[in-house]
Amino acid sequence: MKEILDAIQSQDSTAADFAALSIPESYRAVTVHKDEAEMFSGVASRDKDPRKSLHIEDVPVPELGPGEALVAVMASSVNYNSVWTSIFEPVSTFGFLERYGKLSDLSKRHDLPYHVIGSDLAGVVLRTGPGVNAWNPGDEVVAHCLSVELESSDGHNDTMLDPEQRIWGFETNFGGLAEIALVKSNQLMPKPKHLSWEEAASPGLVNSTAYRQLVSRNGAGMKQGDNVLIWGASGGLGSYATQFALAGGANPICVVSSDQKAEICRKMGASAIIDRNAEGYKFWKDEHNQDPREWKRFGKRIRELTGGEDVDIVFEHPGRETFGASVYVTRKGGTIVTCASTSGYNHEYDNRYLWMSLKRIIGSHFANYREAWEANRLIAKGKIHPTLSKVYSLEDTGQAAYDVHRNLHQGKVGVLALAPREGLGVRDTELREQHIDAINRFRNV
Ligand SMILES: C/C=C/C(=O)SCCNC(=O)CCNC(=O)[C@H](O)C(C)(C)COP(=O)(O)OP(=O)(O)OC[C@H]1O[C@@H](n2cnc3c(N)ncnc32)[C@H](O)[C@@H]1OP(=O)(O)O
Ligand SMILES: NC(=O)C1=CN([C@@H]2O[C@H](COP(=O)(O)OP(=O)(O)OC[C@H]3O[C@@H](n4cnc5c(N)ncnc54)[C@H](OP(=O)(O)O)[C@@H]3O)[C@@H](O)[C@H]2O)C=CC1
Repeated sequence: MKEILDAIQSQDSTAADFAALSIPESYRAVTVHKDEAEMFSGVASRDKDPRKSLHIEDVPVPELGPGEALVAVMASSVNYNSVWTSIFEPVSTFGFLERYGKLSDLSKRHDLPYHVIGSDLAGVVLRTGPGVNAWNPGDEVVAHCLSVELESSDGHNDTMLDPEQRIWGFETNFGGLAEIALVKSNQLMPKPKHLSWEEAASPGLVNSTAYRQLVSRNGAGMKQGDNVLIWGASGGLGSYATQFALAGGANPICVVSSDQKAEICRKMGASAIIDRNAEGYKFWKDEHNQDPREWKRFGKRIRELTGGEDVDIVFEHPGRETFGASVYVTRKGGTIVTCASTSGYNHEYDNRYLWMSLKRIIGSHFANYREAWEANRLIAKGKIHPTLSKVYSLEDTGQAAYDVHRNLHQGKVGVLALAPREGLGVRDTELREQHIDAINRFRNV
């Protein structure tokens, strides 16, 4: 591994040097274990502790197949899907690996008693499998997390619709929270040159998801002037949704839960901000009943901030706790676009406010190949910026996932894999200087 790191850190290494490197037999990885899938039985979700279920251990390097690449991972990031994996909710990910393992001789590799997790990476290509021409050893890359087979025509217009669509490092093995990762080569994209490894690794999953959900015509198709209500506006998804709204000439109404988070949204350029904690919204009176008066109070607050207008789009992901309010406050003909249900997936809303006002609910999930590429391009051009707040070592991934699970973090939380320290890997200092304040906006707040 030292030789690999030396080659990456030397400015003189050529593709031939990388191709000549020997691949180690094993690598350090963050895993969950199949025989521990029941370890939190009877424990409340909130109290399930990722520090107990996430392991760091040596695992064998998987065999490289056609159309695939082995990547030396310099840095990765924590996504909420890794939190779900670590608490074995809503289902254990080993069911995904078993199902994938049944697809082909090659996919059998994924069905193991351990799961190497992680759905983001920035690093360097080490080896490519047969049939890969666009990428070579030594290429500096990031990887998006869409894994598809594309053998069915269902996914040929929109790759997210492939019946064998999976999220790499969640529904497949050999993910990015590790020193080496196995990806399909069409997951690879150029690493933004003005960013360090950990900065480059942090936007991928959430940036692509927010792009499809809010900007793409497959999602809400946001346009100039739209009022966009963004839940968790300084969180993983929300910090990109807020940037897309501002960059696209829309008007974000940012919902957050503290002064500190409100201040971050202001620094991004938003002015309409609701602190849900300070204003004490309680959309559920008890476990079974919502309080429409609270929806109305929330809607009035939005109208105060917009000069009397209702929202064109709600960027939804908290789910059960907020969904009734989200449907209520959307304007006539508006759109609620949802990609998750962090607080519970059995949503309740008053359907009269949907059909009588001709609103639409759209389901959105990650991003297709092209959307992920377009989202990464915006990062590479310095139009959208990473929202990295804190960086952990691979050994401390459990703590990093704990922070995200308990909502103690801001923006994105990074993880160093092979990178010996933060700040390495920047190749375009000029572009970096132009955007340095925006790049550092979330750091250490
Ligand atoms: C990028 C990052 C993203 C995120 O962070 S997202 C958040 C994290 N992700 C999650 O929380 C989602 C986790 N996944 C799940 O909870 C489950 O994964 C799903 C609920 C999504 C699906 O559950 P399942 O049991 O796998 O799916 P079924 O569709 O119920 O399939 C089971 C069997 O039911 C059959 N079936 C499906 N649709 C129908 C139908 N319409 N009529 C009759 N049968 C149906 C199937 O074929 C299959 O059958 P057979 O077991 O024999 O293969
Ligand atoms: N389908 C897909 O493709 C994707 C789905 N997801 C899912 O989206 C969800 C959010 O992910 P991500 O943004 O990365 O997570 P983060 O935890 O980084 O951010 C979510 C933010 O939402 C707010 N929030 C959390 N719970 C509630 C609640 N009950 N009511 C109101 N606001 C709440 C919090 O902000 P605050 O406290 O400031 O209000 C929090 O910071 C997860 O469930 C994740 O699995 C994520 C990416 C892709």
